[in-house]
Formats: sequence, structure tokens, C-alpha cells
Amino acid sequence: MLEVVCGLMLDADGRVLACRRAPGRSMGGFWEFPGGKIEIGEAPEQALRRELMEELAVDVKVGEPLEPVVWEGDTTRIRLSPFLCRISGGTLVPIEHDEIRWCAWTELADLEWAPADRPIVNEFITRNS
Ligand SMILES: Nc1nc2c([nH]c(=O)n2[C@H]2C[C@H](O)[C@@H](COP(=O)(O)OP(=O)(O)OP(=O)(O)O)O2)c(=O)[nH]1
Repeated sequence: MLEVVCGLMLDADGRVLACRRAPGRSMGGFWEFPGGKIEIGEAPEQALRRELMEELAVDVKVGEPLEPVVWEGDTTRIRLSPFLCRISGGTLVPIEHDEIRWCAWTELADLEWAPADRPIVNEFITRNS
């Protein structure tokens, strides 16, 4: 099982950051919550802060966890563990994604999400509606 973390980054208006995976990468063109694989010896929150610095050049304060999602593809099995978080430093720059977008919760459902992220979108919508 591949352990992956992702961040639902919230701004002051309660919008959340959606990120589109660049073409040529796995799941290219699909939207995701930013994050990545937990490395050996890392705590999930620590992995999330490292990944968000690598991918978006920001420091975050990690908050409440949401329900993890187990997703099985043809060759992969991942557990995606989401956390609410807020930017605490740095300037947002998309380093690995080809587009990033602050979305109100009402706008999330219309994006084409990576499969493991979709249930997290649904949980976030339910919490906000
Ligand atoms: N967020 C997300 N990640 C997924 C899904 N399905 C799936 O296999 N993954 C995998 C792809 C990556 O191996 C990993 C996400 O971590 P990452 O984005 O840091 O991956 P990476 O930099 O190693 O990217 P890559 O080399 O796999 O393209 O989870 C999904 O539906 N959503």
C-alpha cells in the first residue's frame, strides 16, 4: 500500500486550492489536492509540509484530518490521507502543476478529479453544505 498525503489548503474566504497534474505525469490532466508520498520515517503531517513546499513553495500549518481514502488501480493501491491546512509562509507558485485554482466548495464538483481525490471532494462538499 502506497501511503500518500494531501492538503485541503483553505484561504481566509474558505476557498480550497485545486491543482491540476501536468501532462506527462501519472494522472496528467486530472485535478488533485496537492501532496505526495510519505517517505520512510516521516510523520504524515511532516510529509505534507515537505510536499507542499516542494510543489507550491509554501509553508503550511496542518490542521484537522479528514477520512482517508483507499483506492485500487490496476497496478497500484494507495491510501490517500487528507488534512485541512492553511498557508503560514512563502508565496504560492505552481512548481509541478500546470494550473492551480482557488475554488469555493460549490465549484469543486465540476472539476475532473483524480479517482482517489473524488471521495475527499465529496466529504468536503458535505461538510460545507
Ligand atoms: N492524489 C492522487 N494520487 C494518486 C491517485 N492515484 C494514484 O495512483 N496516485 C499516486 C500517484 C503518485 O504515485 C502518488 C502521488 O504522489 P506524488 O504526486 O508525489 O507522485 P510523484 O511526484 O511521485 O508523481 P509520479 O512520479 O507518480 O507522477 O499517488 C489519485 O487518484 N490521487
